[in-house]
Amino acid sequence: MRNGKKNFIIDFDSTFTQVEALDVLAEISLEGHPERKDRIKKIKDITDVGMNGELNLRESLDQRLALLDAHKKDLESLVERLKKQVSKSFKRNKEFFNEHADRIFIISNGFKDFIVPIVSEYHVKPENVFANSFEFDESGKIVGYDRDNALSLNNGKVEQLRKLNLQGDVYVIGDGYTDYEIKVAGLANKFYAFTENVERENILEKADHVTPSLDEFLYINKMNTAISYPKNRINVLLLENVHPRAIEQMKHEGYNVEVYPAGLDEDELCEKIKNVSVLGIRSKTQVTARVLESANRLIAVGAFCIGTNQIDLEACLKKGVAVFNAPFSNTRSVVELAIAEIIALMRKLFDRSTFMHQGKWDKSAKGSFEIRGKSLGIIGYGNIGAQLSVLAESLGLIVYYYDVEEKLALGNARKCHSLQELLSVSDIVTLHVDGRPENKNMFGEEQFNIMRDKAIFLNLSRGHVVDIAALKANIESGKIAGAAIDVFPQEPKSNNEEFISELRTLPNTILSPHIGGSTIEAQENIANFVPNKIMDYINTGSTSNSVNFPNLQLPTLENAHRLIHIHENMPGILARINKVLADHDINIVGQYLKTNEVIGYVITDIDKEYDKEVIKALRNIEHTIKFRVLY
Ligand SMILES: NC(=O)C1=CN([C@@H]2O[C@H](COP(=O)(O)OP(=O)(O)OC[C@H]3O[C@@H](n4cnc5c(N)ncnc54)[C@H](O)[C@@H]3O)[C@@H](O)[C@H]2O)C=CC1
Ligand SMILES: O=C(O)C(=O)COP(=O)(O)O
Repeated sequence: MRNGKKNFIIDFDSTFTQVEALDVLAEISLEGHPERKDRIKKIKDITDVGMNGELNLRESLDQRLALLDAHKKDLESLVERLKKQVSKSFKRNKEFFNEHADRIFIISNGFKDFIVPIVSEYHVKPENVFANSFEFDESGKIVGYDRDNALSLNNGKVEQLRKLNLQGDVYVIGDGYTDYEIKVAGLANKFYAFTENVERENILEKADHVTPSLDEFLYINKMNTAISYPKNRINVLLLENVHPRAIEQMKHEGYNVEVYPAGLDEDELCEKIKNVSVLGIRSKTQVTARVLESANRLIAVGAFCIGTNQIDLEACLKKGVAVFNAPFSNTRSVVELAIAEIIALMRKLFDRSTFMHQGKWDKSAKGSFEIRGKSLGIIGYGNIGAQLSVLAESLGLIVYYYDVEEKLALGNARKCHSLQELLSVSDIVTLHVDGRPENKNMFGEEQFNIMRDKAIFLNLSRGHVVDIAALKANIESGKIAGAAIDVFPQEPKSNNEEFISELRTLPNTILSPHIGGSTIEAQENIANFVPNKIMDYINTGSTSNSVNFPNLQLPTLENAHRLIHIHENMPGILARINKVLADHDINIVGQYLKTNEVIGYVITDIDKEYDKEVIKALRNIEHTIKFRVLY
């Protein structure tokens, strides 16, 4: 078989296309048929049994054709539908088909009638397609197939390949048992089980290599021209129970996704992160500089929440790791909880409910108030604070706010020039600052002292912002008439750990397990938002909305290669990049640069093939942190 040339034997159904063509044909030909549903199911079952090698092929074909009741004109619709369902990685790698057209063979137990029109668009030669042919009656009804064709028989692919007598190496790519048989017969060097569309357990075990996409096949055979790196090699680790939609999206993109329901501590994460390219976390997992030291393959971190104080953003920058979050996806959920808690605290609702559960009836108006006309002081007038301001005003509260930055007052909200001013005028004080380290214990004895007597206090921001001992003392003394705390300096890693806090059992104190953003809507919104940002970054280099990288929104890549260079922000790096390109006679079609205090981010689109030396030279530029190429 050896003469150095490579031949590629590719299966059609569920490999070249995402579907089994006869299943799709059934949906078309049985349109309006009274037994449609039943027959389609039967056809699918027969297909599956056959693909697993458990049913004689001819029998499977006969049975399916009888159920199909199909006509020549149905084939036109079938071809149209199949064109849209070519496997994604095949679409991405059209170049491979063009380059190797002489040596690509489609060998299928399906039918040339629909295979040829599909594969010809991918430069596959009609004479290189080996498959069955339908037979029609005078009215055009499909009544059978060419029974002399070996491909209508078991082991037909083997026989066909023998006849072809190919010179050189033979690689078989397919998802079914009949593809594997070629290898068993000694006619192929390697059988690659293709799992982009279906996975058949019994075939996976037998394959020389499992290839989740054509990208992987091309990559391991050093033939990739269309994509830089197979997506199945991008390991994603999603912690803290992120919404299934995120998992689904990232799997759909082709990533290798591992999921863990709880947070991980530093040691565990140091171990786990070694092979991870994308890490997804929520508010609990601490991504420290030490964790990042072990993270040699890390490209991006997704915070599936708003706060990013749990991530060492600067250490990420220095490592060239882009961080993304969901800045608005759970804003409304936090606001609604705050409103509910303000009303509940003003009416001592939780304590009253607890008494009722203990059989105590305590009907009284003592210490209960309407919220109408009371003053609400919002500390931190960002997205959450500002939205709370609007909703609270509509309920009749008088809103005051204080922020360290200049902020536009919404509605009739009144700006306070100092925290002291806000504390002295507010009946209710609520914290919505971010978790920056400087905010540690920003609220303690001194601030409680300034507050009005019998005021209400809420913290839905971060646990470390409030001095818990001071809060406890002020609730016990009665200075604070009620408190709602959603976030704590120490929170359990998972739902299986006990919650330990000095605040337990205090009167009129609502304790909630960090659920400000825990609504179905918020989690779904986050899961739709964050993966897209990460995928966009990986696919195009775009950093829009990144919390640590300079933000660059890039045009889509067309007929060019994109070089992505992340370096320490030093003068002269761009000039050095361009010198390397000029030295190699490479023409730049577009270039984008943005820097921040720590890094420079340069995207260069080039219009011609490059040799490995350029890549090496670009990587070797002093102060380079990370470099990658998109094709
Ligand atoms: N309980 C929960 O489940 C959730 C908690 N959060 C927390 O809420 C925080 C705020 O969220 P957003 O409003 O979306 O963030 P944001 O960044 O839009 O707003 C934070 C605001 O606080 C201000 N600020 C920071 N330190 C301050 C200080 N010491 N005094 C006064 N103002 C200060 C900032 O200037 C900014 O305007 C998040 O950072 C997160 O920690 C967010 C979502 C859910
Ligand atoms: O969005 C945030 O910052 C939150 O605090 C919510 O965190 P979570 O996703 O519930 O761990």
